[in-house]
Amino acid sequence: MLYHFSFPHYSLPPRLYHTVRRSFGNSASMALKSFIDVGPDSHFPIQNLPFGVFRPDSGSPARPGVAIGDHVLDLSAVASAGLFGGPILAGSDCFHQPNLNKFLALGRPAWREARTTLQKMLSSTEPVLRDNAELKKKSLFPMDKVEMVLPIAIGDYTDFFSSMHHAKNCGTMFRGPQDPIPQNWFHLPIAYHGRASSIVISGTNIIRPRGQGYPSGNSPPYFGPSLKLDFELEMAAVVGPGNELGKPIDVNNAADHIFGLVLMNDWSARDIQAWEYVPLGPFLGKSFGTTVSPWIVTLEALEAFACKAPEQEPKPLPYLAEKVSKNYDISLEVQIKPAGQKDSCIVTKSNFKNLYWTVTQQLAHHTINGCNLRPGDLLGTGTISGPEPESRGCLLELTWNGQNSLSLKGTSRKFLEDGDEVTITGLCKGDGYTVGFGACSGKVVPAPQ
Ligand SMILES: O=C(O)/C=C/C(=O)CC(=O)CC(=O)O
Ligand SMILES: [Ca+2]
Ligand SMILES: [Mg+2]
Repeated sequence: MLYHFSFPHYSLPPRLYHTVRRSFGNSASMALKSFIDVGPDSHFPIQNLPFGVFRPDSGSPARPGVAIGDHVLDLSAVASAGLFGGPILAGSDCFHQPNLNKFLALGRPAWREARTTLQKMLSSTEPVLRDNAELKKKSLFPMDKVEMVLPIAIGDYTDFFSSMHHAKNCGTMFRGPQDPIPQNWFHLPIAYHGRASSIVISGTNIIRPRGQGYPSGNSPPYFGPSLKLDFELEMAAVVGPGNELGKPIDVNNAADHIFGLVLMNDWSARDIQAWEYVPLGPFLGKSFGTTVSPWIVTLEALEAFACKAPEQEPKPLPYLAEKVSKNYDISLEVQIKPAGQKDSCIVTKSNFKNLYWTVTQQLAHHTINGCNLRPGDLLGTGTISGPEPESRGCLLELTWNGQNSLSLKGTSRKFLEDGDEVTITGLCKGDGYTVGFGACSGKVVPAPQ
């Protein structure tokens, strides 16, 4: 563990608070155990407690929850029972909302208070929920029975381009092998403004987009279903309080504006993209669907997996120079289940720590011109490719723009076919426990006729 957040000094509120700082103080610890059974490989031990939004059944209203083992704890139910007794959350209606935006706006002191209260409430030694059969019945739901929905109302979505390996591979293919990485790339985290309206929750089908591709010879441009549909292995930061228009966020305070991370698939139609995006950047080649995982893993839960970000050369300008430059050691994997097959194949393995620009630099850069970020905004990291051929984060790179085929148990792919299902997973291995993100999946369905 390289870094620690300092623990805030609360005045001690009722019940769940009195022993909290001593026994449940800082970050993940192996000794912490829940009264709820958590399997050894579960992504959701008490050290994680990611936040999401769910419906217990399709007729009921959406409400915030946290994942614990194979269960979801209903935060609206435990809030109604008066179990959030801390100074910020007692009496707050932030968990009686259909999304997490109100909670996100409260900022890090509230997030820490919620985590501390929940770790205590769910611990094996705490009777308040453990021994209350009626409240348990009202507040704990088997995860496989609930419907997860988008946890945030996303006002704006931006996607960065922060893996050097991805930038180099794409640059080589799209712009040629001379200087594949543009000069500006080493001075600022490049991004494009994405489309928030088409962000969907894991499990949603992705309709193959139709659009224009490069003309061949003297013919008009190709028009029809994309012939080069791709996935992009990404993560995304969920913005907390944000900033007022005209007031940039200092890079050294940027972490206080990031609630946590999700997995993200920035589905991309390479043929549409290549033809449309000069000189203004991605548009319809990206905006037909972007999938996110349902559980937001907080920076507090990730703190035990913080690691040093890569050295940056040339040195960034002062507004991007961080006192502590942090990445997280998150193992990432993409599997494809080809249409009509039973089994999935792993097609790439990468790691969040492959990012050159940190999420805090991305956030600070986003606001440096005065642009305001708002609670629930989403900042994609960009495709997370590593240095090895097996760690490339999209089919464009893995098949070198369709020049090679990727073999998948009994079949092969250059790009995605209708019926293919792509699943991204991510996890951090702790000492005796795992902090995971669950899955980010989507199946490709045919373009409209
Ligand atoms: O290098 C290019 O021209 C294009 C790259 C991308 O499509 C990647 C993009 O969406 C940003 C990223 O995911 O890193
Ligand atoms: Ca992308
Ligand atoms: Mg997309």
